[in-house]
Amino acid sequence: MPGSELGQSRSDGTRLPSFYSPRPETRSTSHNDGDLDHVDFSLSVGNPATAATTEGADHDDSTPAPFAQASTPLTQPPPNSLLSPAFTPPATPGTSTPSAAGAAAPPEPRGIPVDSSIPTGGCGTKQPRLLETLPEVECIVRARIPTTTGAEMFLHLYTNNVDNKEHLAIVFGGNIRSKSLDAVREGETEMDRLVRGAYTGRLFPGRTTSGLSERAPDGQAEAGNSSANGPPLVRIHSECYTGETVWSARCDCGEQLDEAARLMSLPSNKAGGIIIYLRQEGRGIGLGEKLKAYNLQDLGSDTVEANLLLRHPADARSYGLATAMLRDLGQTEIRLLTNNPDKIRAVEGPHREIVVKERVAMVPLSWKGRGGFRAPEVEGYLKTKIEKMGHMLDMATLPR
Ligand SMILES: Nc1nc2c(ncn2[C@@H]2O[C@H](COP(=O)(O)OP(=O)(O)OP(=O)(O)O)[C@@H](O)[C@H]2O)c(=O)[nH]1
Repeated sequence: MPGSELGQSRSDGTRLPSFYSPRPETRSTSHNDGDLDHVDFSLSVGNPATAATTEGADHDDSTPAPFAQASTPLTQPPPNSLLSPAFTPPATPGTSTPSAAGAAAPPEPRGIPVDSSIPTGGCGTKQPRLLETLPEVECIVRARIPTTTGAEMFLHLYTNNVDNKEHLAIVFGGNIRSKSLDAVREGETEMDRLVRGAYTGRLFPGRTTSGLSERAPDGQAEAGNSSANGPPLVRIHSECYTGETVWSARCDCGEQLDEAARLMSLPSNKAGGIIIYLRQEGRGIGLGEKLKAYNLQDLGSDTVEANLLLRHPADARSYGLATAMLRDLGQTEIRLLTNNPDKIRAVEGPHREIVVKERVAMVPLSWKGRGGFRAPEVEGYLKTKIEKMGHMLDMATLPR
């Protein structure tokens, strides 16, 4: 973005002392921090009324995935005693990281056009109860996270005015910026901006200003906005300690997180990607209550019945924070990775502040013969989602 600089640069070529902190002058909302993508992929065309059916194979599955594969080696295998010998996940959910490498012929997500403004638009007819106004959110810090397979993402940590949890946005691609992070704060120095991540391009030893004028020593160019690439791929993910950290085969949450990151890291995904990671563990009932629900499930209840027996709603989540975070990240149109019709309507917000242009189905990897894992628990979990929660997945495609 020519001419837009967050900080002051020195035209005389002299280096400033490392803690010299001139006042930032203006605010920028675009940059490029190392574009991972090389191949264009744009919105599919089609009629949501005919296209938005249950999907068993929305992705092109002809080529093996470079991420979350059955063959993915675990660097630190969990102790055997923690894992069921019958249902050990071949790739432990949450331990993989997105791959930019080996993506020569990756399976690309095939989106299904949706339109929540019409009954046949592919997101059901249920109207979620939404607050009239969106919550206020602020990104307080952002940091670059290089991942073990080479893909890079920027982790954005948010605060808000409705709860005291630290919700996160995991941003792939260099063209998505947080307005609240970039906004100049009263009295802050350039070093303050660098430390809280409000800089363009990359940090490097000796960097003193946050603006576009600086270049990394390797000569990497700073690039501008590329909204021309279309809506980014977005996943709204709810925290799941069991599925993401302790290898649970009761749900596919860890696999979904890995798969979302993999899709967003594909070189063809020029529009970038955002995983909104909401701290609403156990569909909003918290970890302790979810563990009680698991015991009830072992006693014979399904996942919905277990929640109801504990006097919780089947799904206690809300998505206003996700809508507000996406707005803060400059988005008005997205492609949403989900099977959950309620999520589509809910994330659009009370006044359709965000419009979901496409839904990209999340088909379990094992259903597509691409690794993943199988267990009676996760199959029961998915069956209940389909039968009781209207999830748009076709159980008939589950391999026997
Ligand atoms: N209460 C309860 N929560 C569960 C159970 N299994 C997983 N979860 C929680 O469900 C949430 C996962 O939901 P998401 O991955 O957002 O999926 P979804 O909204 O159902 O639909 P998709 O977007 O299609 O994946 C996480 O918060 C998990 O902790 C369960 O048996 N009971």
